[in-house]
Amino acid sequence: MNISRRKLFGLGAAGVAAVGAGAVATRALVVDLPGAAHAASTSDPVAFYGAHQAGIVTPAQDRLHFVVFDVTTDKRAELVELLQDWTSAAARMTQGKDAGTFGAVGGDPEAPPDDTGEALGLPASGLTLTIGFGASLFDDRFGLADRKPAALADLPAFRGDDILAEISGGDICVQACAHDPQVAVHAIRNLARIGFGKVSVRYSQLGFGRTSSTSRAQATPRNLMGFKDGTANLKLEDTEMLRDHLWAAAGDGPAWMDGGSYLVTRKIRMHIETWDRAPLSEQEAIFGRNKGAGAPLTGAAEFDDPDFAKAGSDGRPVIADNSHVRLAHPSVHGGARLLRRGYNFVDGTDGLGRLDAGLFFMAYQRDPHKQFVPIQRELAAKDALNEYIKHVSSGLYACPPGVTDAGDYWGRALFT
Ligand SMILES: C=CC1=C(C)c2cc3[nH]c(cc4nc(cc5[nH]c(cc1n2)c(C)c5CCC(=O)O)C(CCC(=O)O)=C4C)c(C)c3C=C
Ligand SMILES: [Fe+2]
Repeated sequence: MNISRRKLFGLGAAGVAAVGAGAVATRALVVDLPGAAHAASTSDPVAFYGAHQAGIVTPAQDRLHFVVFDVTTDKRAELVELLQDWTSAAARMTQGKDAGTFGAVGGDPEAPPDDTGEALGLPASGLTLTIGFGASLFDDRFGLADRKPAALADLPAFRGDDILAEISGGDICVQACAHDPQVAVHAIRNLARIGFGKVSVRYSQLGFGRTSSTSRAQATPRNLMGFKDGTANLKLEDTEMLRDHLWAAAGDGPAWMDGGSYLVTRKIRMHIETWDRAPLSEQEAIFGRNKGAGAPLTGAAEFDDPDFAKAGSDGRPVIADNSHVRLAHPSVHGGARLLRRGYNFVDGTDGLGRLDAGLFFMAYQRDPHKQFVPIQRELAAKDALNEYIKHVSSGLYACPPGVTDAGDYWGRALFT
């Protein structure tokens, strides 16, 4: 059924009835609204086709459903067919259409629908779907061993890690971001449905309240510790820095990754109740920024540069040596930067009366071993924030370049 959910929405009850009664005639009236690279409103679609995958520099949407699949078929042809099927469903859903061509209500009543239906009537909501391949996909099952990028080498164990294998790693990840949680969940659910018999869900994570801006047009949001998060992030307007720090380039690794990027995920549990009993001055010293404006402790406004050399009247640095922003700053890591794109999470309570909450940290980069690893090593060793957090899951995925047109599919260059 070639009808966008947004059009269906706009038709109202009478229009919906007409679609049901005479779908073929009505379909002819529907004009596709191609997605813009960056949607103008929170209901609009974001373009699916392009040189890079959407969902990386796309201004961060408010909601996340992140899923990791393990491939259960051992047949390469079935995996390729799945990637093709997923790509066409993703191209449709990101434009506000049903996952399949018949849709939730347009198919054979005796067959399961090719869309699950919970997004009927909802607009595209800025949905982006971004795929990544984990190191385990490059074992001996699919003949991909010689195509594995060196950048997918395992992340080292970091001091203080408490990583759970069952919510880490995995063969294929898909990041669904949207302004409506139902749209993000619908997209992942339909990919899982399409993958039945070929993949199984290893784990998935819901997120809300983006914790980063990825565009200067966006206000900086706050994380669950109450601090502005994403101030000093890489932003889509920083074209030259994106070239240097975000996109894999020719010669970096296998050619199939040119124009792609590497995603590191870390589920970071916060000891929220302990944090809430820490004095404001201690909270601010931990980050090296004030809680109100998000300004560095040496400045007045959010985007002022921190002055790490400045000492207070006691002769000690105003921004402490063990503060988060000092330890993560590019000046400490040979200029290394990340495009952070994380989300808050609350997975209920933990049975001990504590919120099971924190940050689902996600960061894209050109080479995780030159960017995430040295930064995290420094943070794990010295960050004052460590008293209040614990890393419980970890993932590293190679996100290929974008799908260029309807004849292309996710990861085509990897398999051809
Ligand atoms: C290894 C990378 C990082 C992890 C893990 C990480 C965890 C983490 N961060 C916050 C909150 C803030 N982080 C801020 C800045 C910041 N963080 C990282 C990297 C990691 N953070 C970088 C590279 C930076 C930018 C440093 C700079 O250039 O100044 C900030 C300050 C505001 C901002 O610039 O975003 C906050 C706040 C939490 C709560 C957390 C784990 C739970
Ligand atoms: Fe941080």
